[in-house]
Amino acid sequence: MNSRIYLDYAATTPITTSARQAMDEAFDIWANPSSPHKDGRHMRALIEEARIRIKEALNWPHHLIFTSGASESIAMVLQRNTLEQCSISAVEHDAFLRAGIIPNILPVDKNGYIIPEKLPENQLVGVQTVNNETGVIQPADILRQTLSEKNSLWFADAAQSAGKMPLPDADFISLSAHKLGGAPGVGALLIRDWAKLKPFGGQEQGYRAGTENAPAILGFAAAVCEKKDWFEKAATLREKLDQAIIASGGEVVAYQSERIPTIASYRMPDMVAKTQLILFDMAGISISAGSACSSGSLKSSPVLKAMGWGDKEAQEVIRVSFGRETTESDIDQFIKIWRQIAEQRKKA
Ligand SMILES: Cc1ncc(COP(=O)(O)O)c(C=O)c1O
Repeated sequence: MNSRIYLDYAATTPITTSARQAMDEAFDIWANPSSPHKDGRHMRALIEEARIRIKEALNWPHHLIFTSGASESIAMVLQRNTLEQCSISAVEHDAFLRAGIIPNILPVDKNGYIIPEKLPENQLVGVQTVNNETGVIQPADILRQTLSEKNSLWFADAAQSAGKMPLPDADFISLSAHKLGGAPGVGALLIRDWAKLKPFGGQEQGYRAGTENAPAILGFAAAVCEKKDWFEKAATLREKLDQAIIASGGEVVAYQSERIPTIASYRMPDMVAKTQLILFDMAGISISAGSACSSGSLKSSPVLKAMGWGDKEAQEVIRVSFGRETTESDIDQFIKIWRQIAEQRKKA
C-alpha cells in the first residue's frame, strides 16, 4: 500500500499521527460519557474539551454537535430544520438528494458558481463551501448577504474545506473528520441557533440519539488542531499539475474559477475516465472519477452536467486530490503517467 501514490484525499485522508495517538489513548478509557460514575464523568469531560478545542480551532463561537459525519449532519438539517421549503445548489453532494426530502434545485453557471439572483426567500438553502469534484469555492460573502436579505437560512456543507479554509458565516455547517486527518464515521454539525433545528434523541444536547464515539471524537479534535503548514505547498503542486495537464493537451475543469488547492479535475480528451482510472491504478496511483460515490457507475457527473458539460466530455474527467502527505515526486509521477496514457491514446 505504501509504495502506491494516493491522490484521492477528497474521498478520505490518511489519519494524522496525533489523531491516531489520541484515539489510541482514548480506547484505554472505558466508559460511556452518559454514565454518572467517575469514569463516565471523565469521558464526558474529555468530549466536552474536544468540543471546545474544535470550536476554537475552527473559530466557530456557536453550537457544535458530534455526528457520524457530513452525511448524517446533512440529513439532520434537511429533515429537522424549522422552515417549510428547502433548495440546494445543483452541485451539492449526493447526500443532499438521499436525505428523505425532495429539495428544489438551484442552477450554477458554467464556472460552477451559484447564481445569487436565483436564491430563494424564506427557505433553507444548501450551498457547499467547496465542491468535492471541481474544487470550486462558492462566494461566501455574497451568499451570506443575499440569503440574509431574503430571510433564508444558509446551510453550508464544508466537508471539503473545513480545517483548510476559514468557515463561512452560515446558519448550519456540516463536516467530516476523515476529510481532515481524523477517522471515518465521525463529524459535526455546527448550529448557529438551536431554535432553527427540531430536537431529537437523548445525546448531544437532545439533538442526536446514540452513544458518542468518544475515541473518534478525541482523534477528530487532535486532527483539527494540527498545523496547516502544508497548505501552501498544495497550492504550488496544484499549479504545477494544472500547467502540465494543459501542456499535454488536457483540460483543467473550472480553470477560470477560484478553487481550493487540494482538489482538481482534469479531462483527457477521447479517453473515458473509467479506462484512465484502471491505467493509473495499474501504474500504482489512486485517483477517482468525480465523487467517490458515483465513480462505480458510468453515469456522467451531475456536477459537470450542471455546469453545462456534455455527456462525452463529462465522462472523460478524472479527479486528483491531495493534502498533507503529498510530495512533489508524487505529482511528478502522476504527470509522467498522464503523459504516457495521453501518448498511447494519440497513437491508438
Ligand atoms: C462535499 C461533501 N459533502 C458530504 C460528504 C459526505 O461525507 P461522509 O461520507 O463523511 O458523510 C462528502 C464526502 O465525499 C463530500 O465530499
